Amino acid sequence: MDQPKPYRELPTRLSHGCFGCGSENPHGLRMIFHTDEKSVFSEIVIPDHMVGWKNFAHGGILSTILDEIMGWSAIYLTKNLVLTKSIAVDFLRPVPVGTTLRAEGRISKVRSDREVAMEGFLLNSNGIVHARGKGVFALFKIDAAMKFGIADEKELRELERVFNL
Ligand SMILES: CCCCC/C=C\C/C=C\C/C=C\C/C=C\CCCC(=O)SCCNC(=O)CCNC(=O)[C@H](O)C(C)(C)COP(=O)(O)OP(=O)(O)OC[C@H]1O[C@@H](n2cnc3c(N)ncnc32)[C@H](O)[C@@H]1OP(=O)(O)O
Repeated sequence: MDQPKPYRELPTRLSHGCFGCGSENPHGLRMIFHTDEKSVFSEIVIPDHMVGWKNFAHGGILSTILDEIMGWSAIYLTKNLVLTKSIAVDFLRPVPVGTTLRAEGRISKVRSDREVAMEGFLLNSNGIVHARGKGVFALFKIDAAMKFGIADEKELRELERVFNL
C-alpha cells in the first residue's frame, strides 16, 4: 500500500503574473511549492533563455529563486504576507541551465511580529548546495497589506482564505 506523502503542495497556483510563481506569466519561472511544515521547497529547471552567458544560469535568476523560496516560506511558516526588505546571496558553484534543482527555504529567526530573517538554498540533484541566500522579510497582516495597496482586497482575501492568515 502507498504511504501518504510526508509533504503537500502549497496552494500558490492563484492566477497572477508574478515572475517567480505566476501561472499567467509565460516568461517567468512558474515555481510550484511544497512543504513538510518545517520548510518550503520547490523543484525547478531553469530554462535556456535565463542563461548568464552560456550554459550557466544568470545570477539574477538564482537570486530571484532564492527570494521567491524564502518569501513563500515566510508566508506559509509565519502566516503573514511579506515584502522582501533585503537579500544577500552567496554563489558557491555555477548552476547549469536545464538541470533539475531544488530550492528550499526556512525560518532563521522571527525578529518581531513585523520582521523575520529567512535562509534559502539551491541544491543540485545530488544535494550539493550551489547557492545560498539570507533574507529579511517584512511581515504584514491582511489589514496592513490592504493599506499598502500592493494587491487588491479580493486577492488579499483569497490569500487569507487559502493560507489561513
Ligand atoms: C504590503 C503587503 C504585502 C502584500 C503582498 C500581497 C500579495 C503578495 C502575495 C504573495 C507574495 C508572493 C510571493 C512572495 C515570494 C517572494 C517574495 C518576493 C517579494 C518581493 O519581491 S517584494 C518586492 C521588493 N520589496 C519591496 O518592494 C519592499 C520595499 N520596501 C518597503 O516597502 C518598505 O521599506 C517597508 C514597508 C518594508 C518598510 O517601510 P518603512 O521602513 O518605511 O517602515 P516604517 O517603520 O518607517 O513605517 C512606515 C509605515 O508603514 C507601516 N509599516 C511598516 N512596516 C509594517 C508592517 N510590517 N506591518 C504593518 N505596518 C507596517 C508603519 O506602521 C508606518 O505606518 P504609519 O505611517 O501609518 O505610521
